[in-house]
Amino acid sequence: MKRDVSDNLTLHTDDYELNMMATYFEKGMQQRRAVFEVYFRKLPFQNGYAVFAGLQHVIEYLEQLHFSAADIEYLAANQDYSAAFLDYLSQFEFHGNIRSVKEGDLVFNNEPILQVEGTIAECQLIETALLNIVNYQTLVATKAARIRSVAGNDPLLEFGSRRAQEVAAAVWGTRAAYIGGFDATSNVLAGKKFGIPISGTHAHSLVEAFGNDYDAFKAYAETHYECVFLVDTFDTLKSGVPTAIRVAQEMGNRINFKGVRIDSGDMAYLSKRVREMLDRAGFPAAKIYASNDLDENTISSLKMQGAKIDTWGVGTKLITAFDQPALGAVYKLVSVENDRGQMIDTIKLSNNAEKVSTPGKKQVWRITEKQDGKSEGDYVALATEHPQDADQLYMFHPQYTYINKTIHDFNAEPLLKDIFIDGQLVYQQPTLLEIKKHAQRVQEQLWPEYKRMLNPQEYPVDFSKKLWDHKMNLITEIHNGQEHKLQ
Ligand SMILES: Nc1ncnc2c1ncn2[C@@H]1O[C@H](COP(=O)(O)OP(=O)(O)OP(=O)(O)O)[C@@H](O)[C@H]1O
Ligand SMILES: O=P(O)(O)OC[C@H]1O[C@H](OP(=O)(O)OP(=O)(O)O)[C@H](O)[C@@H]1O
Ligand SMILES: O=C(O)c1cccnc1
Repeated sequence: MKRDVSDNLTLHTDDYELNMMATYFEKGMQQRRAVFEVYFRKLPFQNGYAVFAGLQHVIEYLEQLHFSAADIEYLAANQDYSAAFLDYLSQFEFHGNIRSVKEGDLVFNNEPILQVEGTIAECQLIETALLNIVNYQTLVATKAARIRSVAGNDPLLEFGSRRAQEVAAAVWGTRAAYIGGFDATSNVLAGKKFGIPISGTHAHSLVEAFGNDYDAFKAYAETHYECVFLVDTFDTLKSGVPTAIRVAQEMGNRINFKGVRIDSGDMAYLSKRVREMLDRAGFPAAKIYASNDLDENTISSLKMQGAKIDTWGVGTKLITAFDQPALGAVYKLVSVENDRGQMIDTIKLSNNAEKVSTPGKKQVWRITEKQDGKSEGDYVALATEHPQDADQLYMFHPQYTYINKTIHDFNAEPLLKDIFIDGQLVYQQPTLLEIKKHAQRVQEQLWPEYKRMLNPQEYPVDFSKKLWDHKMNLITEIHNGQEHKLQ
């Protein structure tokens, strides 16, 4: 029996998942095997890649999955479920298989990034939470990677908690931002929970509370060794910076005068003037921190203007994935057992070609050139195929099949790794720092054409011939009126 802890997220599911479970149960189908896959159709922020994040939370979620007595009581009072189904739920445990790409891996549209195989009932229950977690964290990790790509090696601080969509988003979003390339966070809980370095300056309220820059900076300096003074409360150049310098001089080596933070105004102009003032006063090592609605566009523009900013604090636009608040990953049934115990691959048709799902349990292979390790593209194949054993690989675009190539001398790495087998966690989780370094390393393996901020080249996500034929055959069968009868 699992612990009934307050962070039990088992009811964090859509009502319709439980309703479908009830139907499977009442029809005696709840034990049928099924395979679902998670994928998204469009890369976020018009970026050339996405950075996968969320697996750690998925693991934590699955490890606590069970219906508590209070959950069952709630469902009994609010749903039309039979006593037998409620009893089944009270005994429920996750015994399925999860395969997933690793956190920090680069992922692309229209390829499975997470796969769930188990009874149809358990697969259905976890759809909502899995999508919720992976959609958000992958989005934030990708946004962070975009910001990192323009920031060069400058320190990036995550400042978004106050603007995040609630507590869990702030905490897990911070972790995703760290994976994507941020160095530290202002969120102390995220620091404690995940071991992310924490960092903090002070707010305008401190200056307002003391009534003037001097008294505030002096009081701060008398109570802290590490000092970054916020200089824009009244007048950055006339009061804030001269006062920061005065306090730093007065305190001498009783403090480490790390620098000043600018939070408003024309930050290109101000940072240049502030740099001159700090240098002239004998503080060339003092850094200039900037914050105020920053993102990859403003940072890149400020750098182009020659702004003398050393450290960037980024909040709202990162943690809320401001310019694209949803990734749109979906969870689709690709195979299900029929009443004779055979797995039948399934497809969802649509008039919109992009929305037609791809049948069958699959594996994604990252194809890299043996010589330089650079990515050639991803190769989506049926799970039964072994492209790593082939001498050459024919790769073609699944929609525009005339775009194709045959490659030799390649390495093929399976991206979907075993995480849970029969409900048991088998994955050795890397540390967060290892995940972050992995994300950095795999980005280095990507050709710059796929990484540019504006109009990146489309990364090839190709299908194996077998998979493509399988999809086409199923579409033809359905068009000919031969939908599968599973009963
Ligand atoms: N030189 C610059 N080039 C491009 N963008 C800049 C530059 N300086 C500041 N910005 C950005 O322009 C926006 C200006 O913000 P805003 O209109 O709120 O003005 P502000 O000076 O910060 O005033 P407030 O006191 O209301 O914060 C912010 O997103 C900021 O990061
Ligand atoms: O702009 P963001 O990217 O979201 O970064 C976080 C913002 O949060 C703080 O402002 P806020 O006005 O909340 O408080 P303050 O009084 O300390 O400026 C800080 O000064 C940043 O401007
Ligand atoms: O430490 C800071 O400067 C900070 C923290 C949160 C939000 N804005 C700024």
